[in-house]
Amino acid sequence: MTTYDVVVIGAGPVGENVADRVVRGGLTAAIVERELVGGECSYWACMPTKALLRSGAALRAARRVPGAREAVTGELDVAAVLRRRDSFASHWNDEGQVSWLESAGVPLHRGHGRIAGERLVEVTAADGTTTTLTARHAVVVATGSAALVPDIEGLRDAKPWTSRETVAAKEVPARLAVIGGGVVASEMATAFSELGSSVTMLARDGVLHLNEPFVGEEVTVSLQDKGVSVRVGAEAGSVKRNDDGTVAITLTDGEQIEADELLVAIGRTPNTQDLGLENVGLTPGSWLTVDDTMRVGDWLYAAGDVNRRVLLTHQGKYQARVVGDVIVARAKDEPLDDAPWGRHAATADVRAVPQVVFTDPEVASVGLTAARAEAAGLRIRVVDHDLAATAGSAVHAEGYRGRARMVVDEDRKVIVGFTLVGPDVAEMIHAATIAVAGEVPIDRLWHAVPAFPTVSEVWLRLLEAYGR
Ligand SMILES: Cc1cc2nc3c(=O)[nH]c(=O)nc-3n(C[C@H](O)[C@H](O)[C@H](O)COP(=O)(O)OP(=O)(O)OC[C@H]3O[C@@H](n4cnc5c(N)ncnc54)[C@H](O)[C@@H]3O)c2cc1C
Ligand SMILES: NC(=O)c1ccc[n+]([C@@H]2O[C@H](COP(=O)([O-])OP(=O)(O)OC[C@H]3O[C@@H](n4cnc5c(N)ncnc54)[C@H](O)[C@@H]3O)[C@@H](O)[C@H]2O)c1
Repeated sequence: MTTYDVVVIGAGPVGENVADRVVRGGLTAAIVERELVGGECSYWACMPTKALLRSGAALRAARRVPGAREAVTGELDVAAVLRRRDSFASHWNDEGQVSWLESAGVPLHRGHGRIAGERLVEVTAADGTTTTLTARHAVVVATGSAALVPDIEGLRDAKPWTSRETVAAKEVPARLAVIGGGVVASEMATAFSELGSSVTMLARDGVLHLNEPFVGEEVTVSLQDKGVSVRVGAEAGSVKRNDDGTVAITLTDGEQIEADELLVAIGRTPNTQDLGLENVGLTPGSWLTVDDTMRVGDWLYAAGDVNRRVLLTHQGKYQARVVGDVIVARAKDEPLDDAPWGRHAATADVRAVPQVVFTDPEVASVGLTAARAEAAGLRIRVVDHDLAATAGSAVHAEGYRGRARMVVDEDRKVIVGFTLVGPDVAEMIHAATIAVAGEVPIDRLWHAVPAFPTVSEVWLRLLEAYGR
């Protein structure tokens, strides 16, 4: 038996941050990891995907500026891109992150963690030996999520790629088919078409359809310009891996599509299947529902993808800071500041989540879309502006194309949503995140003057269109 104040199951970005936070708060914590310390984000998601996309983005950026364009005469060096991806995935070796855990004072228990009872976690190591960890105060589940593979006839037998195989691909397939039109599908269609694949995207529900409608329009046009066949409304009915290794996809309308590999990117499923949830009255395989302090029940908490609030690393790490502080406060019998926007409440999860989709053009958004604000019953005003109509964008690139939307809550005169789509808008979103999370009154935003000539001058244009 080994006893700690807190036991964290899962050493992805979220679990690591929970453990660090509670140790900084003066408690002891251990972490349990069955695979690589660093989780999905480090080895099969955020970091390697952005490395796969960045070289193409840099090449595009140079090609859009006369003078630089003439200096760029070749194509992407695919082998060099894949090598850079390998290094951003730390060659799938977690030594660096294990040393970080050591420096943070967090003991690592390698193995599969299961909740064995109240405040008890059983860890089964690769050699089959088990250790039982006892938590004095809390167990935090941070086991993340895995790709969801739908029940399409023949699909599992055809051994499709999920995001993992795609992100870690050793070679670029000549023809890549993609089921899905969301974030993974759009980013990987961008990356692989730029790396030389002929990509067909089966976007049953549209491209990035949960964003403002103009986002999908802009990204679709650009994917098509890269030669991607974007099939909105198309649905796979059955899939077969042929003897020659190719994949045949039959659509529900009977059409056949051939590809060398098939990526399935239709969302995620929680890693709670074999977690011992049944031992504490919960259902194996379910998402773990939490309150704003990340609490599932008395001593059990869940943070990151596994609670389904927001499936993004930065937001999971925000939850980790919140839950770490909550556990420390409760352990010390200190009062909780868990009112909205309090230290112990993850309010931004519902009000101010930023996201960047690294497609071409980039998509950067925060807070509510107009549709979601209306569905939430807010009285809103929507203000749109052409991002190309600023001096900054004209200088930035020839033929700059982009859009901006600001969603204003008319009763409170604050921005509740902001979306940008255009080249290199990723770094612009934090200004909007501050405006939304800070609930900065529109009147005061007139005093936040964007520098000339930057693309950020769109803020001024949006305010002018809104009126004073
Ligand atoms: C292709 C792709 C690209 C993405 N790009 C971005 C991006 O650019 N930006 C962004 O913000 N988000 C991105 N995401 C989302 C991001 O990867 C997740 O939100 C993030 O990894 C969640 O972190 P987590 O710690 O909750 O879970 P994970 O990173 O999934 O980590 C969970 C850990 O728990 C371990 N584990 C699970 N069960 C057990 C068990 N029973 N016992 C022991 N260990 C266990 C797992 O092995 C894993 O290491 C992307 C996702 C994908 C799929
Ligand atoms: N840059 C980033 O921030 C980034 C990048 C990649 C992934 N992620 C995160 O990872 C998570 C997973 O991404 P994802 O793209 O797998 O999910 P997603 O939820 O973004 O998109 C899933 C898509 O699949 C479609 N779909 C659902 N069921 C389907 C079916 N049976 N057949 C065909 N289409 C179907 C949906 O309509 C949707 O368009 C997301 O929540 C995302 O936030 C983030």
